[in-house]
Amino acid sequence: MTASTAEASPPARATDDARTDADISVRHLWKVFGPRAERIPADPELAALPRAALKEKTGCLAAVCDLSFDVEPGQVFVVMGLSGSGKSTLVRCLTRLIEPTAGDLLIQGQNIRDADDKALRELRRHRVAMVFQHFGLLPHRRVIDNVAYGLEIRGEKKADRLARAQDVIDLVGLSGFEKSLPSQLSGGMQQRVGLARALAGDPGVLLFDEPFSALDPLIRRDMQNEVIRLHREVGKTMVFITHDLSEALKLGDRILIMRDGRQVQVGTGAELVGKPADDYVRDFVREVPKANVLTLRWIMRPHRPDEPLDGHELGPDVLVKDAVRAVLEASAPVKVVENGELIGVVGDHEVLGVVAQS
Ligand SMILES: Nc1ncnc2c1ncn2[C@@H]1O[C@H](COP(=O)(O)OP(=O)(O)OP(=O)(O)O)[C@@H](O)[C@H]1O
Repeated sequence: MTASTAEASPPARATDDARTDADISVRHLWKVFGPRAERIPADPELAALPRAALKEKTGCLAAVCDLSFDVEPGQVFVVMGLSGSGKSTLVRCLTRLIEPTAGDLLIQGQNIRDADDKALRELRRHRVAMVFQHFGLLPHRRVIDNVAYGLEIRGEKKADRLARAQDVIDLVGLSGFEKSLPSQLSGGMQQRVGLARALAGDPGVLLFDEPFSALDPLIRRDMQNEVIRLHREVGKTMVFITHDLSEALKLGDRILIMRDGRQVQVGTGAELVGKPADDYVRDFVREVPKANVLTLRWIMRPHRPDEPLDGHELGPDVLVKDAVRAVLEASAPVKVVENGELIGVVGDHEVLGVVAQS
């Protein structure tokens, strides 16, 4: 859940098949709005056109263009981009609330593009839950009934669903508000109800569509911490949509950056900051305090034979900000050790190089 997790997830290659062992596996996914949309992904010349040129030539709008990525079980995968980049369309395509135009899509190994109505209902009721920006609560139902609503639709017995609803209400910190109506709660608390409702059905995957953008900054920070805590406690796979880079870096194990429907880069926070794919990403991450995101793995260098090796030892995934003091106070370079093996060293020069950019 931290941006420091420099785990090496294999990037999706154009020739890859969708993976059955990922929780979500997407290959060459397209959503085109407009007349005869299917011809766009099928025609390499049209498919390669930038969004504006395609619109002018065909009258079609390519909201999602040729996306390929995998979300591993238990991972928090953030989709980030400016308004209009296609984030909401993408997340709705995952459960076919919006029908994709082309591409492969597997959720927990199941081919979603081929799923019939019954399979889609099962998917949406049992396996994938969504948390929306505008909460989507039923105004005349009490908190506990809102939370239990999905279980009611599934046909679960009243006593069972109320017991389960109470458990998740406690989990999200809303104990005591079971009988309140949504209008009696603050925005942050209403979104906790949204979270509880999504968790009630014990889905494997949670999709969040800009859930905190209507909240003021302090409540928003609380809710981000709440998601981090819940993720630690329940360990669900999460796809989180945001247009806020600091939110993406805080929550995302991996982050997909979208622009005009296309994928610009997929990687850990450290990869985006340490190795931006192009000027667009470089611009995005320019203001990020690098020491908070980069780990020692990113700044270590080989040990020189003339250097003493009696300094401190730290792991490669320690954030630079957490190592500054140890490095600057030591007379010898800090050793970066992984699985008992020296993989590099970090001295004042490396650390100060990052801190100076922060
Ligand atoms: N039903 C539709 N018909 C035509 N165009 C659409 C439709 N839905 C979305 N679009 C267009 O697709 C593009 C992507 O929209 P989308 O809402 O997915 O972006 P977004 O990144 O989620 O933006 P925001 O952060 O503002 O919600 C936009 O240009 C939008 O106008």
